[in-house]
Amino acid sequence: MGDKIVLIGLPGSGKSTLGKQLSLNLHYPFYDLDELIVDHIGCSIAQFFNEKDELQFRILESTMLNKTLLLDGPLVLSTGGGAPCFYDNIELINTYSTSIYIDVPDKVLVKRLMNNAGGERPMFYKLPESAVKNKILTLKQAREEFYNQAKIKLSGADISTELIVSALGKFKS
Ligand SMILES: Nc1ncnc2c1ncn2[C@@H]1O[C@H](COP(=O)(O)OP(=O)(O)OP(=O)(O)O)[C@@H](O)[C@H]1O
Ligand SMILES: O=C(O)C1=C[C@@H](O)[C@@H](O)[C@H](O)C1
Ligand SMILES: [Mg+2]
Repeated sequence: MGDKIVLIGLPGSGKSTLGKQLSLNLHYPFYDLDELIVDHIGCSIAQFFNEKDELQFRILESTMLNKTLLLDGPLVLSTGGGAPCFYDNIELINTYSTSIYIDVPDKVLVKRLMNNAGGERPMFYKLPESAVKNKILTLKQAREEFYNQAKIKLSGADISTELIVSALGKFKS
């Protein structure tokens, strides 16, 4: 089965950025669930949300998550913000991997998501700061029960790859 590490957390928490760095550090292959979905559908997630609906996205997301977790060998997988919160996805993640909740303060998330000028995050596109803040708080309230099921939780504004590597070492010892 191999050593699998899955990063979960709210949009903007740094799952993709940290996941890439972690995979280089550990010499594990890297997968980003959002990128796998984009490759599969052949358009952006924003377009898919517009043309289909969220339900179709969540079904596809769960299918791609399953497939990736069943790959042979070690890997680092960065998920989309909603991935652990639908169907039995969090149970699946915890069955096949060491899950890590990247828990970043709301204020920092809002600041990062305000730089969403390219519209790569459809949920936050063109929203004023107050609406981004409300959205983050609403998502956090609804999703924390899933994120908190992660095997490791790291909280703070400056979560680094080194911190993740150290937490993994402690968890496994
Ligand atoms: N440790 C960090 N310090 C400062 N900025 C960061 C850090 N990690 C990520 N960022 C910045 O925050 C933004 C969001 O990062 P990233 O895309 O990795 O988040 P994500 O959790 O994958 O989001 P999503 O759920 O939308 O895929 C990016 O602009 C990235 O450059
Ligand atoms: O938090 C979410 O629900 C999402 C986050 C993104 O990573 C994408 O997976 C998609 O835009 C949905
Ligand atoms: Mg990401």
